[in-house]
Amino acid sequence: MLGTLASGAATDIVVAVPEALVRPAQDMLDALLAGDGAAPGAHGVRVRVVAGGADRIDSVAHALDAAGDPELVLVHDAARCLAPPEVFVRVAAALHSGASAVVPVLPMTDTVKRAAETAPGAPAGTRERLLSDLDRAALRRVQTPQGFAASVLREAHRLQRTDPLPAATDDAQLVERLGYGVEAVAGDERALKITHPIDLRIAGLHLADGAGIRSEQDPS
Ligand SMILES: C[C@](O)(CO)[C@H](O)COP(=O)(O)O
Repeated sequence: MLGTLASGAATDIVVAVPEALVRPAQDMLDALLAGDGAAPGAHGVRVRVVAGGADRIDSVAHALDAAGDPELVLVHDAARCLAPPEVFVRVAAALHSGASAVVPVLPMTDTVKRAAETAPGAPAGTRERLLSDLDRAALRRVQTPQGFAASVLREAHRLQRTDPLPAATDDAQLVERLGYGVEAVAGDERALKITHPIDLRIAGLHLADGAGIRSEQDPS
């Protein structure tokens, strides 16, 4: 949230949370936005909290329903809470230049293989057989915020409602199947998805450096 506000890229923010947290989250965010102690970039920004859905895609759909009639939409993971302002700025700039869908990406640093079946003779679930090597130079790690022309994202979610892509893990996949090109801009290691306990420790190091608030261009 702080990175979003500091970027100046959003004027209207909709946050999807579990239903029981709608009121407390709204109160907390109102306090973040109010008065002299307001977060940097908070001035003039409206933040509304809505109940999320059963899964990520459903929660985005709920937030989109509550978003009024914007021209452009950025979809961000709360788990990528330290995404720095410049990532929001890069995604928004690509949208303003005419892209319909934009995602921030990072290169792969590991070798990646496709796992297809249990290795011969091994009990199920113990050792997998790896079937093919993937060219890591052609692969990207995808982050958020992901940006879309609102009409495109709405069309993608309408189709998802009637003909779900069950394995979809982000909004870009929903848009790709409509035939829209998805463009990439540079992501940032600080926009890590906090998934494992070790990620919290890494996030702590980034936080100590001011991540999520300060950009690299303005380390003051
Ligand atoms: C959208 C995303 O962050 C891109 O990497 C990711 O797919 C979200 O995955 P999650 O399992 O919903 O956290």
